[in-house]
Amino acid sequence: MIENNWHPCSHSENDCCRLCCTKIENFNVTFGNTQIFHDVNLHIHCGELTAIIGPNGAGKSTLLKAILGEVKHTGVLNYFDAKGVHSGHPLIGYVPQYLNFDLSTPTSVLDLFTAYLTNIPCWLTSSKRIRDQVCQILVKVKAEHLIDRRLGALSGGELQRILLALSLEPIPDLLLLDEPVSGIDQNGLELFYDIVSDLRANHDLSIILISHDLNLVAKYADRVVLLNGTVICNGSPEEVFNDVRTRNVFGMLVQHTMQGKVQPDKEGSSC
Ligand SMILES: Nc1ncnc2c1ncn2[C@@H]1O[C@H](COP(=O)(O)OP(=O)(O)OP(=O)(O)O)[C@@H](O)[C@H]1O
Repeated sequence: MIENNWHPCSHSENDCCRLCCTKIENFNVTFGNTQIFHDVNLHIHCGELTAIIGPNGAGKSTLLKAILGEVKHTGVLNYFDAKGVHSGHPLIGYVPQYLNFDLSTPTSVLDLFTAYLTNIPCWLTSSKRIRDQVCQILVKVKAEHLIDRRLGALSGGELQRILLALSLEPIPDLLLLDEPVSGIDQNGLELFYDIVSDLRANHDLSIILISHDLNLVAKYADRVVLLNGTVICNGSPEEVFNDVRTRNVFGMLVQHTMQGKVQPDKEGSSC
């Protein structure tokens, strides 16, 4: 169990770092005089889904933006490839929490991908080759039936899957997913988690997912990080949800989440 510091890849028998990994070292973000988070150290393993949980305003989205380099921060992001040779910065895919666009835009899903994949203005082309290519991409996120849908007519869950598909072209080393706080129904959420889970199994990429649904985190995540101004605790879902500090933040929610799995309170025992 790790307390706001990481352990190096040990390559032991039980090491869950399979081919490559990403290390976030001493990340700090301050806006004006306000420190958003400090001393964040995380070791993200490939082939694993790491869920970040925490209360509103804990700094979760800001951490993803810092990893992306979108907000000013201190600290270092290191990516290590399969051979353990330092290979610099990872290729990052990102699905944001919100996307602001004109809901009345006539732009379709196919237009969006055509603009992304080619240099040809999307209103000039209706190539079967591109359509087939986009269809194949959309199959990965169970959204091939949405190819001609206007972006503004997509539901929250559908838009999230389209953005996920975009973030997978090409398959990144590190996938950052910032789950919307609202606007996606339970079925949509479960479908999204199923797809992300398959990605983890079929591609050797590391996934960091900000989640507000503790039940889905308990079901799908390999590791959980409780963030609240810094890493409060970090470990398996059971370890983190059994920690009294997680219960202090989420209260009864955690008890419902881990019903049947929760052990008696052990302060600081697991995180
Ligand atoms: N550009 C900014 N300038 C100043 N303060 C900011 C900026 N962006 C975020 N903040 C503040 O940083 C804090 C952390 O915000 P952040 O969005 O990272 O939280 P979060 O944990 O993702 O919250 P939520 O669960 O509500 O999405 C908040 O208090 C927010 O108001």
